[in-house]
Amino acid sequence: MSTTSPVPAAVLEGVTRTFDAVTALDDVSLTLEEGQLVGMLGPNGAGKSTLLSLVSGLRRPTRGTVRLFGRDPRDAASRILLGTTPQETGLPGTLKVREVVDFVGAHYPSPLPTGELIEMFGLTDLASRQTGGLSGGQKRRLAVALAIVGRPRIVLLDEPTTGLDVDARRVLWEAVRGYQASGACVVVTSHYLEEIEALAQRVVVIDGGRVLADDDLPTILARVGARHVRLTLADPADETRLRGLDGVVDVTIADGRTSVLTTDSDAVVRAIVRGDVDFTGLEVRGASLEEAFLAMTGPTGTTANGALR
Ligand SMILES: Nc1ncnc2c1ncn2[C@@H]1O[C@H](COP(=O)(O)OP(=O)(O)OP(=O)(O)O)[C@@H](O)[C@H]1O
Repeated sequence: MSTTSPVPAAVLEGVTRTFDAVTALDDVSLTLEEGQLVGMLGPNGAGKSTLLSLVSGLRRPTRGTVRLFGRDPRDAASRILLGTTPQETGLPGTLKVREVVDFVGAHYPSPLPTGELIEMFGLTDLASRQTGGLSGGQKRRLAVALAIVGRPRIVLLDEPTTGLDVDARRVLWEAVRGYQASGACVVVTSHYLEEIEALAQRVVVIDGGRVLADDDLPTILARVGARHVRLTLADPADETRLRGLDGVVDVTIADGRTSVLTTDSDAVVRAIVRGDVDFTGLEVRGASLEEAFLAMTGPTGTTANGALR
């Protein structure tokens, strides 16, 4: 693995981007270094694509600054170090896979060898196929291969595995990891925790145009380990005692069932039992990613020792 470059691959400082009344990004500051595999996680409309479009120079920020290798992302000198694949892919349908890779590679001073690249992405058997005859998943793999053909030092992949089956997704993850191991910065956006878990070393969680969390993968996974503890309370007044527990983010009641969203379900269950709360029908289940986001911003640590008040 190469050492980190003294100039970061990309730097965003106080970046806001609005579209009329919509604030797609809201005062975001972020530094992306070479050698990092960064997962950008967030629900629909979080601002992920907008962030990538600013880094790649497709859009300008409304406020703040974006630098790509220390320069304006619109400068040709910085863009030559960048590889991207858009969410929707347009490939010339009559060209063969090998021809497209050769063609795009020819625009760069030192492209990856075509045979090596199509092998990395599991496309060797399709090298002589016209791209118009590829399946959606095969096109997607080719698009990601094209993003790295020029040996970019930063690669932005917006939802690269959308539409891929499990095997194709693994091939793509493997290829992306292999490329990043050469020392590049790779940024992958996804809605899926599983994808981020498989790929990323650093995770940036974004929602509502803001960075909610930016940390290494184990730390983020611990934070998004939110769960629901569901139960029917014999005395509904016990709900207020549940709210005061350490790690509890939210308590909701529907159809007589109380649902406690918590970052520490074990502690909640222990406290309920120790506190002699009368209940029936206890269930513990994983929270959705959106609930996990809430867990990241919700109040935690308000009560010591997980004791019931
Ligand atoms: N060209 C545009 N015109 C108007 N609004 C836009 C435009 N591009 C993005 N937005 C809005 O900005 C917000 C952020 O969108 P963005 O596409 O960056 O989110 P995202 O996290 O990439 O979502 P997805 O996961 O669905 O791709 C959304 O509210 C979106 O509707």
